[in-house]
Amino acid sequence: MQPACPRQDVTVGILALQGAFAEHQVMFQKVSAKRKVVIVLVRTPEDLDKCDALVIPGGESTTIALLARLAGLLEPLAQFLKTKPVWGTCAGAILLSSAVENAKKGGQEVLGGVSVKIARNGWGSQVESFEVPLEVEGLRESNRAFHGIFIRAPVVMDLTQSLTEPPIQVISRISSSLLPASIGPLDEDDTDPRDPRTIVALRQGKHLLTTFHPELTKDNRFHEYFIVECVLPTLLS
Ligand SMILES: NC(=O)CC[C@H](N)C(=O)O
Repeated sequence: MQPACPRQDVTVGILALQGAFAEHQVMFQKVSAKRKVVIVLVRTPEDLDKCDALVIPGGESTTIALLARLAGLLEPLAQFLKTKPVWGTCAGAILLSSAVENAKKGGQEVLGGVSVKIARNGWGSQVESFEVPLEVEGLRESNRAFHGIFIRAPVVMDLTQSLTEPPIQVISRISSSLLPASIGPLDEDDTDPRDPRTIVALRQGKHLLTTFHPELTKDNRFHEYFIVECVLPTLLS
């Protein structure tokens, strides 16, 4: 009998219905990990079947959800995230959450992979988009700030995890003193560092959620983090 051949690569899908999927693809091409990263642009359930992990990009969460429904992907996506790692960025973070505030009329479909309640456009409209340096726990060279780009970004309103779920691990908070004048401070005395609205990156088990856009920078440390910290450990477990 032939000995089992160890797998040499890891297949990461990027949901490619709308939004910044091409930018994620470019970033993954520059990641160096122990395994080769193969990218699949996911538009059908058959594409999703090939993947070990998935990224849901930024864009417009209602449009992505609608196109996913039309493509017959909503149910396969909900099944996928029960066993495989998913990273949601911005609109993708909304889709990955379990509840949404400020949803569009008619409601908002979510996949419920991460136990947070999130508010769409929680920092304001397009003109209130902003960029700030972020400290992120666990990134390579973590003492070098990561450039956080927030475009009509969602805001974490509440952590809703139950005792039976993997714990939520906050890996980055925005310092409210850095928020643009049009937005900050978060509260009158601006003192509660545990205010959930300061959370901009978190993990729950194998899943990763960022409310900003790492794929719009030239810094691929978040893409590397997803592969090394979320995808490879899940594949090897
Ligand atoms: N940059 C983004 O992904 C914006 C997200 C958008 N506000 C939404 O609700 O989907």
